[in-house]
Amino acid sequence: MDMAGQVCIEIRDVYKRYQSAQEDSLSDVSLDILQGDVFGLLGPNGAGKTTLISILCGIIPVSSGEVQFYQNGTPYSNAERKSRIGFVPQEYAFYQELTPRQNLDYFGAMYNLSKTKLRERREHLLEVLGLEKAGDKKVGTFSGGMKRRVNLAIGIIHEPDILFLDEPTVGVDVQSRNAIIRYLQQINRAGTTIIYTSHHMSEAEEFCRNIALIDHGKVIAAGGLEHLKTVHAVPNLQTLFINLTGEEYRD
Ligand SMILES: Nc1ncnc2c1ncn2[C@@H]1O[C@H](COP(=O)(O)OP(=O)(O)OP(=O)(O)O)[C@@H](O)[C@H]1O
Repeated sequence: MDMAGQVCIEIRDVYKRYQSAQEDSLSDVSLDILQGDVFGLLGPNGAGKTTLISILCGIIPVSSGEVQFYQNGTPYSNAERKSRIGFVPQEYAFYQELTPRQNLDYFGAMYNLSKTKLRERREHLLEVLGLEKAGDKKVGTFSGGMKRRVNLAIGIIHEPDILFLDEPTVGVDVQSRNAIIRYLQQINRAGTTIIYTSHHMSEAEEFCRNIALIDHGKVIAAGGLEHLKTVHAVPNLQTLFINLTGEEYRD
């Protein structure tokens, strides 16, 4: 059954202020993310993208507001939320001293996958991400692109329904970038909802159907990418981004 169009994440009036901070990192954020979507969370450095993803993944709490997850219109239980979500963080989330196979076995075991299922997923991911030849070498010796692909494999070892990726293609060459995006498109076609952040506007333009532009912790534009380009009369996402967030540095 086609579930496109059903809301799978409802974000309502979310505020976040870190303990030590003087200002809100997120302010009055409300968004609906659709099941089956590829949703881009975009914005300059320090806009609040990682903060929002961390809240959605249950890593940090909101200061106020609500987040609710749904599968085919039914709210997720807390246990489902943990087991049905995948997260590929910006930082490498693996053991450099272990091989990809050892890393995948370790992280797969945390999701209570059966031995057979884990082996099947592990070998599948090593193959589709071009890592099978390096499967028994220490990850610490890998190139940036290979490490990014290992990071991705770990985040999806349990076949999540909803996948969050924080800059999954940062610092990789064109080959690895293409491989990662192609694979994400493939699992999206198979039903995985994808929420991702990137500073790579042409990649995001090619990949995302809906986006939210965040700046200074606030949503400044949200909706269908094509619709936003038409409404703001811009030829591409990069121009939309610059028009709405300005030219000045954010450091
Ligand atoms: N642990 C923390 N304690 C205090 N302030 C924080 C913390 N983490 C982030 N911030 C602040 O919250 C704001 C949003 O940061 P966040 O990392 O979410 O932005 P981002 O959009 O992901 O940026 P980037 O594109 O650089 O990754 C920034 O002003 C940042 O300094």
